[in-house]
Amino acid sequence: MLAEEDDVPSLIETDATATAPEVKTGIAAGSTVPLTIICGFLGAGKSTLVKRILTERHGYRIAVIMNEFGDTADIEAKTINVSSADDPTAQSEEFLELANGCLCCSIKDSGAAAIERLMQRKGAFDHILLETTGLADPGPIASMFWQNEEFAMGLGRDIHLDGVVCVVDAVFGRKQMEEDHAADGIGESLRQIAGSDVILLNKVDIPPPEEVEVTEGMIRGVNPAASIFRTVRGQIDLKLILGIDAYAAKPFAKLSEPETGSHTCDDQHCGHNHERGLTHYEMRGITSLQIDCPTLTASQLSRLDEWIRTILWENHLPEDESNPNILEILRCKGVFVVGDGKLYILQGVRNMYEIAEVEGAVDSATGVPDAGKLVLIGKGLDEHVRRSLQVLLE
Ligand SMILES: Nc1nc2c(ncn2[C@@H]2O[C@H](COP(=O)(O)OP(=O)(O)OP(=O)(O)O)[C@@H](O)[C@H]2O)c(=O)[nH]1
Repeated sequence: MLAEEDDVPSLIETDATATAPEVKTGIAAGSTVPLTIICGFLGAGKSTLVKRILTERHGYRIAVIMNEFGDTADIEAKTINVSSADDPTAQSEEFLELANGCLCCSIKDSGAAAIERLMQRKGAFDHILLETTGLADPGPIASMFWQNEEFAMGLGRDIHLDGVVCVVDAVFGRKQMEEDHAADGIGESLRQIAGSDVILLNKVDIPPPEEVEVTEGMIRGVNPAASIFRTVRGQIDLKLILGIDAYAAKPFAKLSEPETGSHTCDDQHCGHNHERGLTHYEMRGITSLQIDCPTLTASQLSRLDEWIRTILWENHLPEDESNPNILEILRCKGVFVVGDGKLYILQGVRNMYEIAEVEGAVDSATGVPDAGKLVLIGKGLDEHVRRSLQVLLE
């Protein structure tokens, strides 16, 4: 949660008239290098995924930043010495250059310094992967690389945030989610799922398919906006996790439709609204809410923008000032249709967000919906929140 003394972050002006970036399917050449954050529970399979990426002959030059080489130490590699007498901080990093052209960097302190050093080798790689520790909350890490002034003036000239990938253990993931707890209500494993754009449900070779189904249903409940793929030992087409441009103003492939019909779930943990499908979910302090939005007028979009700003920056509903800090939004995502078919995309990570127009995107072939949808993931997201937005848009 934002500390009360935190300044309201300054947003970068979005040029709503800018041409929408092309929808990319895989790593593509661009002026800035994409950065992907890999998070996931302890032992879920992050290193296995990274090791696969570092050893496979995929043709991409990928730089991987990790806290320690760990399992990848046995990879055939030559060490690059980057230490410099002028810069003692360089001593804390080690680089390995791998046979397939990938570059591996071990860091012991802040990721930003290592990335700056990597950028001195700009042009030497196509993508940066940042592997976090098993207990890391990806939200603050992602917000270091997105929509803040410091980033835009510095590293943002060279890199852009491509997406957050979370590896979830198909064997223990369900238990980890059910037992997750933290002083402020939302534990790390749920924060990881909430803050991700792609979720790999890994080790699906071990549990029976029904269990995998239940775990996947829980993940979808917590984060209805993420793509979920089942994997064994991190085997996945890299195009599905790298070069996804999750933070660009482009139409999403889809926001998951509410589940309808019967499914097995444990009522103790289930917050599904079975009557109307899975549009509200609650588990161990984390809530997610999907709200359908009608086609909006320009003034409704502006009111919606203000409403979002209030809940993200002031942590309460606009009409509920007497109840500060009742909401905590970890992630929000939305697609809004305005007037005669203009499409706007909302992306938010913690208290930073942008609403940007996608030009020429309202095209049924790209799967753009007739009406809009807002997905909020965080704390305190109950039916009052849905009602507040509905009243605003009436
Ligand atoms: N059966 C099976 N085992 C797997 C799979 N993926 C990873 N493992 C094994 O699970 C163990 C943990 O995998 P890691 O890749 O080290 O997990 P991690 O998330 O990096 O772990 P930490 O760094 O401790 O957080 C290792 O013994 C892997 O070989 C899988 O899909 N199926």
